[in-house]
Amino acid sequence: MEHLLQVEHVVRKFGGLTAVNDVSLHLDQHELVALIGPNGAGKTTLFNLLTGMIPVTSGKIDLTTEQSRYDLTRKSPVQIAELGLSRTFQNIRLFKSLTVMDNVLAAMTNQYKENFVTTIMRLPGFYRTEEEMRVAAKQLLDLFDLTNYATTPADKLPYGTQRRLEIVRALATHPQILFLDEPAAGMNPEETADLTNLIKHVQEEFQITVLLIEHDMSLVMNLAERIYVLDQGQILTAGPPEEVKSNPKVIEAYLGEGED
Ligand SMILES: Nc1ncnc2c1ncn2[C@@H]1O[C@H](COP(=O)(O)OP(=O)(O)OP(=O)(O)O)[C@@H](O)[C@H]1O
Repeated sequence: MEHLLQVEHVVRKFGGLTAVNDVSLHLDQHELVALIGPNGAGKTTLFNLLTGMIPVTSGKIDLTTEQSRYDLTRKSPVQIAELGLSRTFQNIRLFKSLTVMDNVLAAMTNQYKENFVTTIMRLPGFYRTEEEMRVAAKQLLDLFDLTNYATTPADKLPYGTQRRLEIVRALATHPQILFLDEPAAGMNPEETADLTNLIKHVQEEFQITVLLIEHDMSLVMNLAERIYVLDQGQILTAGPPEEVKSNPKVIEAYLGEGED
């Protein structure tokens, strides 16, 4: 069977530095997969390649849906977002002065404009009126326990709450694949535990595929069905959490380096 996302022999060079070096991996529908590795391993670069923010030096990235197969290396970030790939960033990127609600609506509005054809054809999974957008935004805010912050400017939110809002914004575009770049960064253990449950819930509720970069091993081990370990731009190993955790190469390269 075809994989939903197939990455084959992808290379990304920055001058003399090979940040991503012959990486092959795949994602299937409704999977929750983690990408881990030491600082500088190439994880964010790989996310940037998958979402079209930077071009590959070589290699292939294919998305196969029920409708068609798409070569993502030839698509712009907007086209890739339209195909249902959405992401959050390591450094939070919210509209700081806009309220929480307006941040979510803005994410939906982008989709509204970009999917004009879908709007006209009244295809499912889409907000047809502003009222529908507001209802959907409220539901998302509720799910993420952000309702009380709806009228608060984003930059007035506690850091962990801003991270939750970033995920809401990414979800507001109805992704089929959600890339989360260090969603628990800066969170305390309680917030991290809540976020772990929330990500699992969202993945099941929305029936989406999630690929997450995370340094917090409790989150990764509790959540991921499979883990890819990246080291110096290359996949060191891949497998279920129990297998990866006890792999001596991983312990040496990553887990052995102590708390991040
Ligand atoms: N735009 C760029 N120009 C030059 N070098 C870059 C660029 N982006 C990333 N790199 C380099 O590529 C390598 C991989 O970086 P990347 O940020 O992908 O690692 P990472 O695994 O996400 O690290 P971290 O866990 O610290 O976020 C690093 O050596 C980094 O300095």
